[in-house]
Amino acid sequence: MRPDSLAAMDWQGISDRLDGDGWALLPGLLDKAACQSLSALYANEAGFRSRIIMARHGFGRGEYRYFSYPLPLLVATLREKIYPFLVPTANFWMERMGLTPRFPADHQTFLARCHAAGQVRPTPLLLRYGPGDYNCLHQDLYGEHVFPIQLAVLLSCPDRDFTGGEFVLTEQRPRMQSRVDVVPLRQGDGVLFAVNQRPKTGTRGSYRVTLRHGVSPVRTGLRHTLGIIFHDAA
Ligand SMILES: O=C(O)CCC(=O)C(=O)O
Ligand SMILES: [Fe+2]
Repeated sequence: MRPDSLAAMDWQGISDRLDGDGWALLPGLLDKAACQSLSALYANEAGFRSRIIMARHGFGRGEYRYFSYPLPLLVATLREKIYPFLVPTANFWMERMGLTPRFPADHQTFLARCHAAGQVRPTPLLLRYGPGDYNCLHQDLYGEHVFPIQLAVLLSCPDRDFTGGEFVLTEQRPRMQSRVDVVPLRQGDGVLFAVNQRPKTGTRGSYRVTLRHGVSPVRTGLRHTLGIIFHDAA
């Protein structure tokens, strides 16, 4: 990622997609070399605070590791530099949902708020899925302080490195059945999506929908993802 490439993205278009669909693509966020070097970190013990075997917790099948602080430079940069572009949408969503939290313009100030409330553990993570592995629908809530949008970046190349393993989002509407969306990701693409609830405009004003995300079973190969959650964990 070049330092100027984030500023050059169409943030108005991205906010429009987030408002309309609850998710938005960041095409080509990372180049192939960055994807490969991040994926390669997974094999090391160093640099991570914990390793989760998903089947042990009923989360699905596969595993992930949470980074420890200090985060790798690229991960820290993505987290800090993308956050400010999301704040207007995050605050607009809170306002439209009649919720009180308002998010400060810079990520450091928001993290200080998390840390003061005991949410001190870093949440960025690497995930690894092999054949038969999947990620059950879930929400990454780790305490009272929740930034309402998160980012995932597909580090592996579909069809070359793995088959299956689609990123899916469900949207639950009040008193109605859930709707599902499959996000078409290529290697290096990011997807921004709602962590929990978001406002949706209907014929009689705004209402709240609840989102969950997950990954369908990987059929063949290995699939790696980088997850960036903007709040820290209790
Ligand atoms: O592997 C994926 O695409 C989903 C990762 C995930 O659950 C996350 O980043 O929070
Ligand atoms: Fe997740």
